Amino acid sequence: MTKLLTQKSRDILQNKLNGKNKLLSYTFPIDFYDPLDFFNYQSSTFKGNRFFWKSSDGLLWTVGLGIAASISADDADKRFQITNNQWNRLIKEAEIDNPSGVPGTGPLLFGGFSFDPYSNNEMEWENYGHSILYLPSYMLTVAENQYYLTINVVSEDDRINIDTLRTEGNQFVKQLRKKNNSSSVIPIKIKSSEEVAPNKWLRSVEEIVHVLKTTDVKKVVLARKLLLEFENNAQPSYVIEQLIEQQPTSFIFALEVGDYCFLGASPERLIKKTGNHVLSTCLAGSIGRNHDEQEDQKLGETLLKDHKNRFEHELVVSMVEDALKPYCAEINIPNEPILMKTPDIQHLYTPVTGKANNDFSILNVVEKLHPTPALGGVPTNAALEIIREKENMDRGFYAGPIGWTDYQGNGEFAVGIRSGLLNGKKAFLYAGCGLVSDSVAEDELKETRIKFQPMLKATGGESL
Ligand SMILES: C=C(O[C@@H]1C=C(C(=O)O)C=C[C@H]1O)C(=O)O
Ligand SMILES: [Mg+2]
Repeated sequence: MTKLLTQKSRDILQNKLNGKNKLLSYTFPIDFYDPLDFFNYQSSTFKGNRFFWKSSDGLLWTVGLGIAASISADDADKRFQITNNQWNRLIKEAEIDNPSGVPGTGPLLFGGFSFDPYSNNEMEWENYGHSILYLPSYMLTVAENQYYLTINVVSEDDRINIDTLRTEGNQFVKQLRKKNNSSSVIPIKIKSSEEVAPNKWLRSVEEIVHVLKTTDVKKVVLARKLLLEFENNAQPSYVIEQLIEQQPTSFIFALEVGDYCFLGASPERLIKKTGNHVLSTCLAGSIGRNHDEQEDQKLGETLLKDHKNRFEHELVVSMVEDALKPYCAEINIPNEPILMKTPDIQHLYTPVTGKANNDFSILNVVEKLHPTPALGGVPTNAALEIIREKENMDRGFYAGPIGWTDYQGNGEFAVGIRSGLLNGKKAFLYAGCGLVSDSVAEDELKETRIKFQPMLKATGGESL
């Protein structure tokens, strides 16, 4: 492996974006390779610089190892534009060899954005800042059951060309095919779990409900966190494996930055763009599941008819419609929500489809959508002020946009919920819920307990 391709320092790579550096990218089909084994490949080399993504429909998996370039905006306020500009500059001059042209192959940026650009980063989120996206050195893409490997290099060394990458690619695949080169996955042993200040949270809910009853503010999403301690160091690959198995209909994502890994199983798409096809998801309003099929159906019917939940949901639909309209030549939104069921919870769900117009750029649209009232509230800014005042924590990337965009402008972002941040023998899990004027504090606490479940189960924790 050439030294250039294993360059790990993020800062140096960040600077690379400013000089005469050029992106070279080569993509070729390979035979079956398990995405999780790929994530684990040579973990001593790549740990800290990896990402994992499985779309909710299971049709697209992308796994990145190493960093050819990373983009993290220093001006939080302009993070979407900065990311977009740097990315466009990089791909404009790039030399790309990708005969397949399949969405999700070739040069691709994967990463996320913090929920609130104005929050002060608490220690655990320092590495992430307010935005961080990777262009990986090596990337596996599984698209509709075809396997592709992409190699990216950003360099000003003009001795490197696509042929160099071809040779590198052949060598890399040979190494991949050797037995026992992905480290074994060790289960997590949980030691303790602690809900952080649940009583204070309940009081905050009551205070916010009072505001919702007496002012024009209609909805505020309030979150809380749970602290886990483990007997051993938690491996992201173990948690990813559990999530894939336990949450088959959700987006599975992981974004590793140094010793930290933000990961989860989100049921909620923010935006997807394939060619000019646009897909968005309105998801808000929740109720539990029941093992008995009839009881479960009754719960679903109760949710569909419930005024409080319908209102929570309606606010999301109308904001998403307003945000997408300027970017879509056509937009289709059903009048009534349907149910989306995951193993632990059921939600009110309105799928949104549309046709992108020429102004549609996925990062710009992410900026316009985030935060939807599913994670922030209505009106957005008033809700954000209340969250800053009452939540008493830094959400970091929880509830922020997480996903990818490729050099052809395709991409998909989910919101980073049902998620947590792993760090050695510790983890922080996050869950929130939409408060409206007729919210009942205890019920909302129970709703967040259900929302902790996917990550708790995946980390070996017990039900709350
Ligand atoms: C905020 C979360 O979930 C959101 C809140 C929901 C609700 O309050 O009904 C439902 C789905 C999500 O949009 C979370 O899971 O942490
Ligand atoms: Mg709710």
